[in-house]
Amino acid sequence: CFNFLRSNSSRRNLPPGPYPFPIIGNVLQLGQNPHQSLTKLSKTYGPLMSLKVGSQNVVVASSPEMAKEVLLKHDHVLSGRTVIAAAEAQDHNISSMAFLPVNDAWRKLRKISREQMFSTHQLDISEDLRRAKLKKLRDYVNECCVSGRSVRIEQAAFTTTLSLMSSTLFSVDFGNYDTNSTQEFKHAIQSVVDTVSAPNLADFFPTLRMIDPQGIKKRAEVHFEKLLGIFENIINQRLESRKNNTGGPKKKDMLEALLDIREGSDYDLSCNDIKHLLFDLFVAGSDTTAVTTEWVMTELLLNPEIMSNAKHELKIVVGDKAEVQESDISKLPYLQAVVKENFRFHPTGPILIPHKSETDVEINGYIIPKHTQILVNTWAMGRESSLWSNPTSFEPERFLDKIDIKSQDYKLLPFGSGRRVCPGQPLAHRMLHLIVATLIHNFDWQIEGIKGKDENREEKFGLALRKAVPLRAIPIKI
Ligand code: HEM
Repeated sequence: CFNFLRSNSSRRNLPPGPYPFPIIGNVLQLGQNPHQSLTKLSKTYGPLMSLKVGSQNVVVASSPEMAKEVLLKHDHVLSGRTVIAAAEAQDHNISSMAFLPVNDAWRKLRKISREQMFSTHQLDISEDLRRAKLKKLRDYVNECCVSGRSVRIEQAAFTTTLSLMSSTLFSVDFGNYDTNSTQEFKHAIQSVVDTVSAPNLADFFPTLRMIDPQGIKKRAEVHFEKLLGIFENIINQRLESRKNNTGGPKKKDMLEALLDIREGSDYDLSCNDIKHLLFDLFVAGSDTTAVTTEWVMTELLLNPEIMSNAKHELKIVVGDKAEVQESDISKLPYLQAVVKENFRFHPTGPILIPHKSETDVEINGYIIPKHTQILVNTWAMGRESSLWSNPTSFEPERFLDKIDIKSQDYKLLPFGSGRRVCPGQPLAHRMLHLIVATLIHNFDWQIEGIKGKDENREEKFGLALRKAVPLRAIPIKI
């Protein structure tokens, strides 16, 4: 009957959705895992559904057809971003690729990252910077074998990702497994990720923005300042060594490319832009890659036959060498299928990063008003039985024929699509496959603690979708 109350005239022909309570709207229906609650609601209200979270209009697309409407047909007006309160710390939103609206400043950053940072050419020339870092991961797991310690996979993957990213971006290794030397950086990134992920009432009740009732903005100021300060030091040191020619041969990393651009005449790129860009890349890239690695390893450990197939493929392609190279990845279709199946089943960004409508838009006869938050529920799509056979079963084989992740049918969108598609995808692709391949090619693994599939698949919603219970596994040297 609540649905009946929601007449078209009172709600300006919005897509259907649950009745919003005064002031709080549908907040109570979202629960701890909003992607799951939204999936259930979409079974009642359909693939284009509207809700109210506090005073914020929210529209959710939950089918490939609706995702295509949002990310292709109306992408030009649905690619805005709502700036959360935390993102205003240190004026980050003014320079941030992730929070800028689609404007010239955002286009410049996207173009630079596409052409100068994540192009195949740039990634190929920085491959050497990443190679040695995988050896450190092998050494660390070896030590755990010797001492009989289990490995907390997400932590090891996070450290490795930081190490790979910091080497690729500015030739500094910020990933050490046991020492304290890089803890400051790790801690700074983790604190920013946690602050940005924390649900903030002030984001849904604008009147609370000034009050900051949970103190999230205040904490964000501290953590953002710390991390931006680390990047500022790195940039200043590099500028100094470029000026005095004290840095040895020209570096092959991305900071060097960015500083070349800054000195050239093609773009207007300041050190402040570079600092905020590095910030976004680390915050968006490190946790996502680590969490995805943990899910992939979980599924491999829960499915011994799939683990055995993946190891067999590595044995054939890599042989007895310990080192898996980036050029091997294209020869590992089964491992790639495992990663894709993982993205279907455990999408790292289950509702992408929320988009915002810049004008009123009509979709399927419904009106989406200006400044509505738009979510694409990729989690719902990955588990939809009309799209996938046995959707709750982990079956990489379904991806063996179709290798392309950017499928035109919008069924699998782990990195989004359209203007806001993840710019770091080419680096993420290399890092993910390299870390998982290194872990399973060199070691056998035994899951520690809970062993059941259901418990191991429990989720915790955040900036990236984590495992509710972290995966610990005991390595055995092959
Ligand atoms: C497994 C790893 C990763 C996954 C699953 C992932 C996924 C995503 C998704 C779903 C989005 C939002 C797309 C949208 O709003 O429609 C996104 C945005 C973004 N990602 Fe990634 N990402 C990953 C790794 C990375 C890496 C390694 C980097 C950088 C080195 C990166 C940088 C970014 C940035 C800067 C944005 C915001 C772009 C914008 O708003 O214009 N990501 N990513």
